[in-house]
Amino acid sequence: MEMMPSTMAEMWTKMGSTIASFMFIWAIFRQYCPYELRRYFEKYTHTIMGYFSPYIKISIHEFTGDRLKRSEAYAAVEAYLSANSSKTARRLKAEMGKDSTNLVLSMDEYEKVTDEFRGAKVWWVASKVVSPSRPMGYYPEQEKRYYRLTFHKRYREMITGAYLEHVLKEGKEIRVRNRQRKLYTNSPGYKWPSYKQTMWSHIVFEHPATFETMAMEPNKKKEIIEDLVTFSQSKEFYARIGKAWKRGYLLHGPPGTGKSTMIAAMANLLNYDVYDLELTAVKDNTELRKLLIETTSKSIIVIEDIDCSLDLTGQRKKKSGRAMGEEEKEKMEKERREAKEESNNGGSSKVTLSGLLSFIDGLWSACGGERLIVFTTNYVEKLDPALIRRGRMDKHIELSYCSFEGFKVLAKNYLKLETHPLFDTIDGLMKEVDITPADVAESLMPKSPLDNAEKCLCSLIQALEEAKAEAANKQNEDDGTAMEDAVQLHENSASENA
Ligand SMILES: Nc1ncnc2c1ncn2[C@@H]1O[C@H](COP(=O)(O)OP(=O)(O)OP(=O)(O)O)[C@@H](O)[C@H]1O
Ligand SMILES: [Mg+2]
Repeated sequence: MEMMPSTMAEMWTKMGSTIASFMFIWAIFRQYCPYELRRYFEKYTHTIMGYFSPYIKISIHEFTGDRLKRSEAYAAVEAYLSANSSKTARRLKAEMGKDSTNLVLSMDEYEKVTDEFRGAKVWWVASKVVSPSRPMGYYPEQEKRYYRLTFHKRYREMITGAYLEHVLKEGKEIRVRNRQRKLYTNSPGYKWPSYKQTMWSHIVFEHPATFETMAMEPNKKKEIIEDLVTFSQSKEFYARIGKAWKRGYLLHGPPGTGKSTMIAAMANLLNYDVYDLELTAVKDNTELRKLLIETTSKSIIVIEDIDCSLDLTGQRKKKSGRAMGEEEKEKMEKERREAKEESNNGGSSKVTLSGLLSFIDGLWSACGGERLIVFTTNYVEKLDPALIRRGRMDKHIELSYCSFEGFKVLAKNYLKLETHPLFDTIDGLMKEVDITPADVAESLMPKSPLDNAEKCLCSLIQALEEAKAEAANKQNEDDGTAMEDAVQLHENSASENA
């Protein structure tokens, strides 16, 4: 029997008002129902629906467990979906891509996209759970983001096996391709709030240094490059011998000889991120462990001026030039001792050498992934032998004063000169006096738009001659002091004899 139009209209109105009332009640429930009760209700709704639904759901959360580390699976899915969803998703979010030249589109929150794999259709949703703020409003709401994959149960085996493997593999490859490398720091003085998900702050890493532009012996340079490249290609080797895929470098040498520049060149060569770990800003070993666990694979962890940091006094020792006098050295040594005592007596920083060593040895073995750890120091002789023994620091690299070969690299970079009549004079002077690559670079830098290459070379010659005169003066002074001491000694022994 056909339904009367008025009856049908009535039915539609009834249905509409029922749905509206239900939605209204649901909205009120969500708004005013306590969070725990709501979660409880949702849990059972999902369980009941699970019995009837032919679909399977898999969630991939951004942070798992104790929220120490961002899930690599989440990051890979994010990359995979960014690459595959931007053509189909309706709501996208845009972020600056690699080298800040393009925008990378990815699916926005609560957006749903479909994907197909060997004839099976799957759905992905980007979602989040918001946990309520804690009492007294100390901590803001925490958002836990996740991706949910939905598919029909008849594809269970294929999706949980081959499809997820395909997503992770492709996602990881995309991440490596699109990687915008970062320079991370644990800034001193910055108190990270406990709700913040990471203790590192970062900027885009755009240091231009390369091994090509570095002034050093060509053979040494080649050896270091080969060592680094071999390391980065040795995943299977490290797995086979049962060692963590990590390598320690100790860069030592006077200030201005290119230690920090070499770290940037290493990062550029291998395409790694850089974590600049400021030990003096780390409160204790627990915080150190958290920081190190958070570091990602394909990264260089740098601890600069380890001799200063490891006193862990909370303040760095002042940097000194190569002409530092004995008196100054002694003063510094005294300050160091005092600060160390203070720190032993309950000073603010409680990071210990043994803590650091145990992390280096043990931690990365558990973390996996390729990591370099680089220590730098101006005073290698002052380091605790336990810290630099082979195995911990696999390679010791000495960066020293500029050689003539090094100067030629700088002349080519700075002045585009391969040869010049003044080169011989410079070669002669460089054999007589020590000059750091930083000082050579400074002299070769044009100081005004009118400065030509010859002017810059003359400025370097002048700097070398000044350094030579200074060294000669110092030598005379030292000879004079030695003579005075000898005379004094002689007089003393003469008076004793008398
Ligand atoms: N070997 C080098 N090749 C090319 N440039 C160099 C080299 N050494 C130093 N420089 C130049 O000198 C500047 C200072 O060098 P860098 O900061 O790398 O020295 P450092 O050894 O880290 O010194 P410090 O011990 O004071 O930290 C750099 O910006 C770079 O331009
Ligand atoms: Mg440095």
